[in-house]
Amino acid sequence: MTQTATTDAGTPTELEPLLSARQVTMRFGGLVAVDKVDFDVYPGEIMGLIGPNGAGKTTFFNCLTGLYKPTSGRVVFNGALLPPKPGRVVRAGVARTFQNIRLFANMTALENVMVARYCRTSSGPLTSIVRGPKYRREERETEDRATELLDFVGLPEVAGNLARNLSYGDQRRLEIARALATDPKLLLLDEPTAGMNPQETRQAEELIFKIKDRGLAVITIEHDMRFIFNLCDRVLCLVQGRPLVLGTPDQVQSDPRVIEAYIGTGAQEADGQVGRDA
Ligand SMILES: Nc1ncnc2c1ncn2[C@@H]1O[C@H](COP(=O)(O)OP(=O)(O)OP(=O)(O)O)[C@@H](O)[C@H]1O
Repeated sequence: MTQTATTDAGTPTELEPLLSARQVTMRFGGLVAVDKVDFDVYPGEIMGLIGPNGAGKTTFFNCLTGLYKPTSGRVVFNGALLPPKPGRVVRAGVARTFQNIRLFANMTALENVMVARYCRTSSGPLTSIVRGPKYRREERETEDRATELLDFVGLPEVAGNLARNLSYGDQRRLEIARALATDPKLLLLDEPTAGMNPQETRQAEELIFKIKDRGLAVITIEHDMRFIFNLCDRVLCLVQGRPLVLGTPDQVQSDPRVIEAYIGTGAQEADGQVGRDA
């Protein structure tokens, strides 16, 4: 299997990339989980990241969000090197959700979103203790913004419900609202439809299109190939940490190397399968 060929098909070349990864490599001891990956994402673009289990998708995400410092290579976001700490990456304008939902289970939906918003408020510990006019104004603004975001993701009815009592699909949408509360330019979604039924998956797809319409760039990891190929402007397929194919959904889903990587069989035999159930 050839594992190096990539193309720049579908790249919006008239724009500067919002994020550029160059030769990003992440090793764990002797294991090379991500191997010299080059990757650009443009403003307003939805990028898909696919690959079989263990291909390095989440590790690559972690390199783009400051959770891991790549062993080598570099990531430039919005014209500057990505800061080495997750909190600073968030303030720079990159937000993410996780494969395993990470909400504050015993806080309400509204509180979960408000907590994320505090990275954009200026009240320090003293103002919070004194609770003066500035603090009260910021609290009101934070609550208004959180309410608006719950509305945006389709959860206006559950603002006062504890996160742990929400349905699985609603918890995933709440995670997206929480990520949006940090005012990102780039949103990374790690398996946003995992565990969702087909109707919830369609709603998630619509929500991501709405996010794109607000001008954000989105990178999403997903195993549901129908979702990926419907949604994304471009798709990168990783295999064993290496970029295998980068291109438009049409190019990627018909590429025999992608079919082979997923199915592990001859391309003729597996033709068409990637689009259904990889
Ligand atoms: N913290 C870690 N320490 C050691 N090895 C790791 C670590 N994280 C990931 N790996 C290994 O790196 C490789 C890539 O894992 P990663 O989770 O990034 O793949 P993935 O494509 O996201 O897989 P999946 O689709 O199953 O979530 C795997 O072999 C995994 O076992």
